[in-house]
Amino acid sequence: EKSKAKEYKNVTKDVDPMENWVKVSELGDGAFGKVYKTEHRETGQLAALKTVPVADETEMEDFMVEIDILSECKHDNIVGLHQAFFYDNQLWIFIEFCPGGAIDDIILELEKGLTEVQIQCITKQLFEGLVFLHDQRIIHRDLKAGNILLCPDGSIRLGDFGVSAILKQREKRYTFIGTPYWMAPEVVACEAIKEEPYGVKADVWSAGITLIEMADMFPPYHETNPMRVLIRITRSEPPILAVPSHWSKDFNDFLSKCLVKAPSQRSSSRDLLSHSFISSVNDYLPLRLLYCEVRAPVEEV
Ligand SMILES: COc1ccc(Nc2ncnc(-c3cccnc3Nc3cc(NC(=O)c4cccc(C(F)(F)F)c4)ccc3C)n2)cc1
Repeated sequence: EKSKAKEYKNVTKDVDPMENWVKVSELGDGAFGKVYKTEHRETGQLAALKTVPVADETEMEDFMVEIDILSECKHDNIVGLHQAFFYDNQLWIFIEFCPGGAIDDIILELEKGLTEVQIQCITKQLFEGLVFLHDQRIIHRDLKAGNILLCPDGSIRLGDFGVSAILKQREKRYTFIGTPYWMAPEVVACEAIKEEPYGVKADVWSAGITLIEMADMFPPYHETNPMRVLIRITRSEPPILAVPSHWSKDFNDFLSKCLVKAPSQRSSSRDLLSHSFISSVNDYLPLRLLYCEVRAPVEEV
């Protein structure tokens, strides 16, 4: 007979997670639940904690996808899963804490875009992480500066902090694809080529948009309402930097290879790893300085 309690290999069951952890502060609040900064009672280790109410087995299956991805993706540039618990009908996910916070918050706090060397250092690590995910046929699907965290040593971690799940739900509504009968040919085309790993290439486009976001503070069409953005993305020529002449030929060239509308013509994440814009990066000092710049105000007492 069907085994009642399915065994989830990466999840600890029936142990109170807060036995060994104490909540320090709140990091975010989304529809799925809150995210806390927590500290381990003995080791002092810091972790970000997300608790997700799980109604039933099917929901558990959905959330297990995230746990399985995080358990399999041990990489310097992907957020590290510390531990996952199932307790009191909730999933508790502890992620290694990155003190620098997200790149979009850093840009807002500094009230300026990043410099080209800072963007080069982030892009190199972002594409290292992407190649790792893509080699495992994992598509991120929500690449943006808000999903990249900065660490004190100048390293970055790619994550999916869908904390603003409310926003995600709203975005989902705007991006809701109509019923098939009324679908436009190109949308059907997108839906049709399921077998070709086209999804993987979608991350390369989003990465290009993320580079523009880091340089110009906002993605292209940011002043347009979400409904109309979909039409503009499909109808317009690939976007470019607000002032291309402010940036190197290499940066503009790298972007032109990410922002190709036809997925089949677009470079893969692995191709772009050897592009001169990032192959010349060999240390993350510019990002260690960025970390100090953004954390300095707090230290100044
Ligand atoms: C506001 O200031 C700060 C300061 C520091 C931090 N640092 C930090 N460090 C680590 N995680 C977080 C975090 C913030 C908000 C929401 N979730 C966070 N981490 C987290 C991520 C996940 N999942 C993923 O990142 C994830 C899910 C699916 C796929 C993937 C990927 F494809 F990238 F591997 C990644 C699950 C649970 C948690 C607690 N935040 C954040 C904000």
